[in-house]
Amino acid sequence: MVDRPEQPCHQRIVSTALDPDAALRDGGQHFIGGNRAARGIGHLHPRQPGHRKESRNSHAVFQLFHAGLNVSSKLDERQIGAHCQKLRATAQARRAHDRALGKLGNRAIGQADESVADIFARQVAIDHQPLGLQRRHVLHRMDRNVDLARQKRILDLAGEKPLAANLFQRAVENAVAGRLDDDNLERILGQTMRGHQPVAGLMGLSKRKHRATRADAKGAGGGGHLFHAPAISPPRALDNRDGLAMKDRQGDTMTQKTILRALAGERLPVPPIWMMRQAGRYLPEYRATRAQAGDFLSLCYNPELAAEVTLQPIRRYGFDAAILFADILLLPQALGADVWFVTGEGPRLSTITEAAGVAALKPADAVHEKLSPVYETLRILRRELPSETTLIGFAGAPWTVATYMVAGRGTPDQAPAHAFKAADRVAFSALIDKIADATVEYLSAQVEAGAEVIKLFDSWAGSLKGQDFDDFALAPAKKIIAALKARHPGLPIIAFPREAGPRYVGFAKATGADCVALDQFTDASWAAAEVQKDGCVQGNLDPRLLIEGGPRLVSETKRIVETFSQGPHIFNLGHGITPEADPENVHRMIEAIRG
Ligand SMILES: O=C(O)CCc1c2[nH]c(c1CC(=O)O)Cc1[nH]c(c(CC(=O)O)c1CCC(=O)O)Cc1[nH]c(c(CC(=O)O)c1CCC(=O)O)Cc1[nH]c(c(CCC(=O)O)c1CC(=O)O)C2
Repeated sequence: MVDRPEQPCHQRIVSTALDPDAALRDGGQHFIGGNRAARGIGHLHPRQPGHRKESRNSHAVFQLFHAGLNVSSKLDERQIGAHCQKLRATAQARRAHDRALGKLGNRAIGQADESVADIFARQVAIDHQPLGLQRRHVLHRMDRNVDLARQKRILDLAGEKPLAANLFQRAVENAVAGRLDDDNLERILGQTMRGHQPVAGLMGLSKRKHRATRADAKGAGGGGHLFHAPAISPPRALDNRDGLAMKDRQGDTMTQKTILRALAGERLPVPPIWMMRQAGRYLPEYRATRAQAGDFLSLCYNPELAAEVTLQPIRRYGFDAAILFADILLLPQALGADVWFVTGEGPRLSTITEAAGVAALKPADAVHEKLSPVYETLRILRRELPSETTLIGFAGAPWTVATYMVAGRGTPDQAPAHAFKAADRVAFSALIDKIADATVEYLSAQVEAGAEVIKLFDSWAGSLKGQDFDDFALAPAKKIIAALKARHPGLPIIAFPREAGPRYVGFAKATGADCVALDQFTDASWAAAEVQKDGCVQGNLDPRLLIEGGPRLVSETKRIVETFSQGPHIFNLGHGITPEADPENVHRMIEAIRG
């Protein structure tokens, strides 16, 4: 049997929530040189045995599906029947999901060993308790422990067959997480289950209940049922979302993804919502996961945990888009720079101040070696995200990335980069070109891994004036966008030339971007007239209002929605949400938008 680790888990979570920065205190500086990070990743992501044998396994799925019905039905009667009545309707929907998955899993193991079924019984019993934020995290961890034990036991018992069960279970999880209705679910699973019993009845979920599952997940503030199965790619036939996205891009299917509709120029009655830095330090669940990872860069390079933190704000708030959890400073590291973070101070990098430093950087297409865990994060997210949630990939724009590579840190006025530019414009241009080429490689691979939209962050564009703005903000953005759209026709791209002021006008047209993100210093009425006339705009709410809260948060939110209501608009902040923001204020902001 498996030990129940509630107590230690609970203690760990509570202490992390109370002391958000504990994780970074021990050690202070976290130097992640190339090899060290790579070793960590290797350790965290063992390959699954037999992962190439999916087709053989699909036959085993059929056999497993028929087996062990007795165990699962007994469990349902014994563990679920007495409790179900007391639960909220939304919680019931979630349990239906769990129950169905439990059945499938039990079928995989029931005949082989009933003691493993007891693990399921405990899992079901655990699930039938009131939900709450802290408890949900604890349960999530317990689920994972139980699942790990279950998976190991299953592997011991039946070799490769359980892998098939796992694949099938993941397919069902995906479908439920995607809140497809029963018809869709049946269609997807029918591809694997042809000739076998209908799945919709087994799942027992109506459209309404799928929606309720979401409400429950939101209320629970976390938890979810992710990563129960190891990170194995599902058979392509089971993943309908790729097909959907392809159709979206080609424009021949009406998409349910509101972000994609807004980016295509549609004016929506309620703007879709997401927030820059929506996965981050203001959320207790983020701080807990970062503590688990050890430090920030280890979190970025751990696909399972990076996907987990990306999903946290989706569960908590039901945003319309998820943005990949990563950082703009991963690219310099992939190009050969040393990058580390100093607690309380921010990023540090080795510096480049002359032509020789530029020449020493790795070739653009060498970046994949270091960045492949980021692509894996996207693949996980594409499987796990609800079907209506758009997945956004991102990178820093060349000028912004260069400011860090030259100065070796964040700077208030980007003076070192300006000095390099003034001293040797040719060498500085070569640096910008190198970053631009590498960015195309990086973002293109992100799209191939599942990103549906790309955002280019030029956070320090505002410090470029005149010809410098043309050469180092506008031209590189245009080059990157053209290259990406050539490789991925129809790919929507959001450009963020932060604090560009009057240079926001015409920026989308000149670069080929589908949307420009507006900082909080841009006047909304002016932008509605001068910028939104060219297409979708995003952003503008001052992130400080999410610290302040109160009536001004509500009135400013409504004012922005109203001001941009005559054209395509995605609601967002003017810059990233800050660590001091109150998570409750995010709910208030969303309520002010959605009503
Ligand atoms: O200029 C500086 O001093 C360095 C700023 C800094 C960067 N990464 C960083 C830090 C330290 C910190 O935020 O405290 C380090 C960094 N990056 C990130 C986090 C998480 C958080 O903010 O709490 C953090 C803090 C790390 C931690 O201690 O846990 C994650 C990040 N960076 C970024 C993004 C993309 C986004 O904004 O949505 C995202 C992912 C957000 C998500 O998945 O929800 C992008 C990023 N990173 C960075 C920049 C440059 C501009 C800026 O934010 O000041 C930008 C672009 C921008 O936001 O405008 C550089």
